Amino acid sequence: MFKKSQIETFKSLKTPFYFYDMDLLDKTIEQVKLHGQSKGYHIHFAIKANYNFRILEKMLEAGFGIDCVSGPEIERSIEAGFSPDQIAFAGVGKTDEEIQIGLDHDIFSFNCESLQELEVLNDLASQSEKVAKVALRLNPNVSAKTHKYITTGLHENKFGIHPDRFSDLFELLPKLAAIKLTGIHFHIGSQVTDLESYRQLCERVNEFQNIFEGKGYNLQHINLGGGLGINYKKPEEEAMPNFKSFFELFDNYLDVKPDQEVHFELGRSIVGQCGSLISKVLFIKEGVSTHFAVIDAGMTELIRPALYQAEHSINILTSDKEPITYDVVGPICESSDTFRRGISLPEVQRGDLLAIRSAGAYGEVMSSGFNLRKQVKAYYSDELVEKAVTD
Ligand SMILES: Cc1ncc(COP(=O)(O)O)c(C=O)c1O
Ligand SMILES: N[C@@H](CCCC[NH3+])C(=O)O
Repeated sequence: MFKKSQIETFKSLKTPFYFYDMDLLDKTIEQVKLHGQSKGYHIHFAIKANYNFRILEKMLEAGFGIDCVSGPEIERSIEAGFSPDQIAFAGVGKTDEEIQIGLDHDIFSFNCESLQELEVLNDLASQSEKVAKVALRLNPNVSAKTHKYITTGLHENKFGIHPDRFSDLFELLPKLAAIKLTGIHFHIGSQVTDLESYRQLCERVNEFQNIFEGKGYNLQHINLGGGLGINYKKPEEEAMPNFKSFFELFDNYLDVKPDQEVHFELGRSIVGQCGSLISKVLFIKEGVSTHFAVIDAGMTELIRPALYQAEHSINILTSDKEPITYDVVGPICESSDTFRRGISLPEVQRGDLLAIRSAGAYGEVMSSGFNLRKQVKAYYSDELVEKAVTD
């Protein structure tokens, strides 16, 4: 994954920092185009996964749209060059100001999550003398079989409109003159690795479509959200998810009406594997039953292990000594600031560099200033001046 010349350059950079492999990103995007876009599917990049302009530039070049969950994400997408008619805006808690940003830009779709939100959107749209295009986010009660914190499609989750509300919904919709229903939207969760969940989703979407058709609504689009997972355990062996089988599943099981568009909102599956967090060993500390490798990156730079017990693969970049067992921990004053426990790694010493892999999605963007930590820098493989290697 890392060239010797890149590692030489890393030695001269202040750690920790994020590093993005732009070749891998290009190759991943090519796969999405080959297996998804070529079937006529519309792809939106979920900007929440990574909002760096260099990353967004690649999505724009690929012809992808954007999926946003806040007003600032809409503004950033527009700043990055996306056209408002490529922007979908989801979220259970859109503020009036954020809705107004979407209205001012005439975005592709407000993905509305409740009846009350529809009423507020209708009021704001009519005050602005606009008609808002709406996709209703529906709750399909399908398990994504993922961590409970990133499961979004079950009835117990806060997301989407529950089918129990459909009769009220069908009464309300005709009264909302400033709203045009253009689609239905779903998102069952993130880091989904069992495609069976998507097959179940297709079944539910087909049922919901029939209900809407029965009420006289011809939906211009269906948005199936994102969620496709990546291989955190073995990023070298599976540098890209299997987009072919992902898109083929929808091809096989989703009923698409004539002229209907199908949209996806992919985040992690596109950018997850191309990013690494590069960090330096500060201290080796002998614990009662373990060796602690204390590194200079912490949960402030990558919160996923602390928040979701996520295990990211770690590569030691500057040692090929015999492996020993470590707990790899950060400097933050929280015991959850632990990247890996009981992991076998080549023996390291103060100053050795390591890469925490698969950190391109929900890594840098979830950084925090806890302990007054500073935001770290990002470097991109195609901009990095690689040092000559003298061996
Ligand atoms: C509505 C919506 N769409 C798309 C995504 C992107 O998900 P992922 O990065 O798992 O593809 C998310 C995040 O889970 C989301 O909430
Ligand atoms: N932040 C989560 C994903 C949540 C996706 C947004 N709904 C993660 O790091 O895995």
